[in-house]
Formats: sequence, C-alpha cells, structure tokens
Amino acid sequence: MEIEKTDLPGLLIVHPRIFRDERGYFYESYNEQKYKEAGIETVFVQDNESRSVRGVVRGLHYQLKPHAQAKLVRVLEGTVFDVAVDIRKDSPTFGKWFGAELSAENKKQLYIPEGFAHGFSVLSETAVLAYKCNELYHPESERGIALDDPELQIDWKISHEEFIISDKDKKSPRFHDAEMNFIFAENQI
Ligand SMILES: Cc1cn([C@H]2C[C@H](O)[C@@H](COP(=O)(O)OP(=O)(O)O[C@H]3O[C@H](C)C(=O)[C@H](O)[C@H]3O)O2)c(=O)[nH]c1=O
Repeated sequence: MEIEKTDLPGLLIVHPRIFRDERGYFYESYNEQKYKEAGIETVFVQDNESRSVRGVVRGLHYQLKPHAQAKLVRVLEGTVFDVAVDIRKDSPTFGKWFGAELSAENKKQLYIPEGFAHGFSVLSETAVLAYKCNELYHPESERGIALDDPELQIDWKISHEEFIISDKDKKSPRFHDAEMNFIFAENQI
C-alpha cells in the first residue's frame, strides 16, 4: 500500500496493493495496523455506503466538533470525483479544495481528516461509494456548504446543468457564511 500526500496537510490518497490472478483480484481495503504504520491513526466506528446516478453531486458536508468526522472513501462501482475542502480556520490551506477521481477500477482511496467538508460528483452511469467514519452520524451537528460556491470554485468535472442535488444541499450556505469551529492542529501537517 502506498500513501500519496496532497497539497492539503493531512489529506492523503491511499493506493492499496492489489493481488490479481486468473480468478480476479484481492486487496485489503483497510488494515488498522498497516494504515497506522502509514500515518492514518484513525479508528473508524461507522461504515457508510451510497449509490448515485450520473450527475449526482452529494455534499459538501461536515459535522461540527466534537462530532467532526474523518473519512476513508473508496468506490465499489463506477467513477466519482471526490472533493475535500479545508475548513480548518488556521490552516495554511483554509478554503482550498482538492479532488481526485476514485473508481472501482483504480481502487484509490481518499483519507479525509477532521476539519474538511466532503462531497463528490458521479461521472459514470451509476456509482457506489463506501466510506468509513471515525465519529458516528450526529445530524444536529451536520452542516453544509454550497456545491457551487463562487469563492471555492470547485470543478466537479460535470456541467452545472447536469447537477442532481438534494433539496437539503440546494439550501446550503455559501462558504463565507458557513458555521465552522475547526482550529488547525499542528499535528495535522
Ligand atoms: C450521512 C448519514 C445519513 N443518514 C440518513 C439521513 C437521511 O435520511 C439519509 C440520506 O442522508 P443524506 O441525504 O445526508 O446523504 P448524503 O447526501 O449522501 O450525505 C453524505 O454526503 C457526504 C458526501 C458525506 O461525506 C457525508 O457522509 C454525508 O453527509 O440517510 C444516516 O442515517 N446516517 C448517516 O451517517
């Protein structure tokens, strides 16, 4: 398994080791010891799965502290453009976003620490996303940021005309007005 750093401190791309043979493939999609050795110390307590059709954009979501969630995201079917936005107020990359194409084919994973808003767009006919969280769902603490925020300028790799988004996400505030309480922790570099 290889870990790739990104321009946003703490946000990592995981390249799992895939074992292929004439039957197909096998790989460890998570291994607590190996991920800890690679710097992903997080212990996960909840697994989520969602299926979406082409054009769906889910997010940008996060939970306020003390219910902030770190996530380990992978794709079981199809292809998505997975995006994380740094909302750690004192981070040198506050307000910056990073995106990666995750697919059932490339089996890449995105490790998103606490202090990021998360969202994804679906680039294939359908996509199934599976992700681990280190904190339980706490709807009262859940917040959103507008997917088409003019300050963030996220390129979702699909046209806005194609967007299929939930009524809830349509009402998310702009980044500038979003409620955040993330203080940048030095150990997140
Ligand atoms: C997130 C969540 C939702 N739900 C229920 C609440 C709703 O009745 C239903 C759909 O929830 P929602 O529309 O918020 O689902 P998504 O839009 O996929 O939300 C997710 O989208 C982005 C990409 C994320 O990273 C978050 O994990 C999560 O916010 O599932 C639960 O029961 N448990 C949960 O952990």
